[in-house]
Amino acid sequence: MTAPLRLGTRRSQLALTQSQHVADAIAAASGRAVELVHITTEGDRSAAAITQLGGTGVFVSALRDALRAGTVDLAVHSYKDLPTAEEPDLVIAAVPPREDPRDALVARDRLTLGELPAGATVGTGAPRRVAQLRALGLGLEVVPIRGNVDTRMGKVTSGELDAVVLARAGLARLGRLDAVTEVLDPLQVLPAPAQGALAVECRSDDDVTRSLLAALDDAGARACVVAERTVLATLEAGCSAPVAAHAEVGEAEDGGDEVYLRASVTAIDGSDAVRGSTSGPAADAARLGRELAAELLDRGAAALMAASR
Ligand SMILES: NCc1[nH]cc(CCC(=O)O)c1CC(=O)O
Repeated sequence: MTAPLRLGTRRSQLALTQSQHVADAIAAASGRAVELVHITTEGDRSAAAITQLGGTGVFVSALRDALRAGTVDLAVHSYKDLPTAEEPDLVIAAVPPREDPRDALVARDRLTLGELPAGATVGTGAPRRVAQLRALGLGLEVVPIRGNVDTRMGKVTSGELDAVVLARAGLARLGRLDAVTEVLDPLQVLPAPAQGALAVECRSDDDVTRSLLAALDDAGARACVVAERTVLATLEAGCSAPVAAHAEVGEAEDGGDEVYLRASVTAIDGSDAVRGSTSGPAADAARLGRELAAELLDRGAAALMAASR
């Protein structure tokens, strides 16, 4: 009998749900059993703000350590939490089909953003969301929060906050879409690069696991993630920068796959933003990301990011 594949996962409910989803997909595609191995990361242990811990990379490094030590064969990450730097000994062997990447509002009394009164408190810790919410000019008071999805939503139920903004994808995976009062239009609040996508990672030299995972890969989702994350990497911005990017794939006139990419950089006080878009063949996703980032830099993105630090 072949030993089960060991899948390293964080213990949060979201991480466990995502990991079980990938485990089931591997089992369905290959017949290979998969067992979940729980790993505690620094980001789970500390109550400090993520930006103070050195970014969401703190969720990732313990999983990567376990991969390198050989105590697990694969790890499932929320793709948007991965630093853009490549790890030569590790590979993202699969990007499974992506969830809807948009942000979602969970507000009291089922209110939408436009219905929240001036001065209403909206919880979010992500500079990208803070900046874009302020840029709407609605007079909302953005309140920094962190914690898992349940903790954040609990602040609305308890009346501590009027609303929170979360990734719709996390709520979808947890079966909590019922709490969403508005899915935010990307023209107003553009999602984080790779939001809603998973990254399934293994060791580069582990050919057996790589080929099992290849069956889970979604070429369209991968092209979108490459385009969006190349924007982030080219801007030399991390997850704590007010950078947003969103790509979609569709059919081009010649019948091939086309990527349509939008990106923005917003001043943290919401006073200014640069936005742009481009499109081209999915095979050129990285080039599209580089070119759009270069355009944003030409139009002043660096100053906006510097003012946000
Ligand atoms: N930074 C935390 C994080 N990482 C991934 C998700 C949601 C799921 C996803 O985007 O894939 C969340 C929570 C949130 O932003 O609301």
